[in-house]
Amino acid sequence: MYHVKEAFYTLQGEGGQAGRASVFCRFSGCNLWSGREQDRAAAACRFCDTDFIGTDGQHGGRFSSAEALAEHLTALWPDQQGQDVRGATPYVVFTGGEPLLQLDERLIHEMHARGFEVAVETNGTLPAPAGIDWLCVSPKGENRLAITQGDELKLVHPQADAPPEHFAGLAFAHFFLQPMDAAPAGLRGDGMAETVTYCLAHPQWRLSLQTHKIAGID
Ligand SMILES: C[S@@+](CC[C@H](N)C(=O)[O-])C[C@H]1O[C@@H](n2cnc3c(N)ncnc32)[C@H](O)[C@@H]1O
Ligand SMILES: Nc1nc2[nH]cc(C(=O)O)c2c(=O)[nH]1
Ligand code: SF4
Ligand SMILES: [Mg+2]
Repeated sequence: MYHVKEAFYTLQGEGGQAGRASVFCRFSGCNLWSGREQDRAAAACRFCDTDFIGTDGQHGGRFSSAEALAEHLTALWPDQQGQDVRGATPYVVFTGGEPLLQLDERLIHEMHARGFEVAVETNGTLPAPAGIDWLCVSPKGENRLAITQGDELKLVHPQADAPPEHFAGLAFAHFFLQPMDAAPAGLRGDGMAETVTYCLAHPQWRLSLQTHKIAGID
C-alpha cells in the first residue's frame, strides 16, 4: 500500500531541473521527523517546510498497487487531458516526506511504462531502488548518508552541522546550495546572503532558489 499526501502538476522549482513541467507525488511520512510541530525541536531534521502527514491533500490517498498509483499520476500529465505537449517527455518527481520509505522498483517500472522519466528528492539516508533517472540528495545535518552518488546534491544552507565541505568530494554531477527558508521557532531563518557568499567563494556550488515560492505557484 502506498500512502500519498498529495499529487499535483507544477513546475519543478529547485535544482538542476528547475522550470520543468512535472507531476509531483508527495508521499506521506518521513524517517527524520514525525511532521508534528511539537516534535520539531527534537527531530533529526528541524527546518522542514512541508506538511506530509496523512493522505488528505489534493489528489492524495492510499493506493493498493503500483499500477493504481501510476495510473493516478499519469492522469495529472496534461497530455492525458487533451492538451498539446509535443516534444515534452513526461516527468514525475517523487518527494515527501521521505519518498524512499515507499518508492520501489515496481512503481518506477510502471511510470517508465507510461513514458515518464522518474526523479526523486531524498534526504539520502535510505538506499535507493534501481531505475531512477534523476536522483537529488539533500543531506540533513549529521544524519549518515546511505547514498553518496547521484545527479545532484542539493544542500540547504546554512546548517551548522552540515557544512558544504563535508559533501564536496562526493560523486554527484551537480552541487547546489539552497538558502534555508524561514521556518518556525528559533531556526536561523533566511540564509540567502550567506548562501550567495559561499557560492561566490566556492564556484563548485551553484545557487538553487525555490522558484515555485517566488512564482507563488505551490
Ligand atoms: C520537503 S523535502 C522532501 C524530500 C526529502 N525528505 C528531502 O528532505 O530531501 C524537499 C526539498 O525541500 C528542501 N527543504 C525542506 N525544508 C526547507 C527549507 N526550510 N528551506 C529550503 N529548502 C527546504 C529539502 O532539503 C529537499 O531538498
Ligand atoms: N514546485 C515545487 N518544486 C519542488 N521541488 C522540490 C519540492 C519538494 O517539496 O520536494 C518542490 C515543491 O514542493 N514544489
Ligand atoms: S527529511 Fe525532508 S521531508 Fe523529512 S523533515 Fe527533513 S526536509 Fe522534511
Ligand atoms: Mg517543497
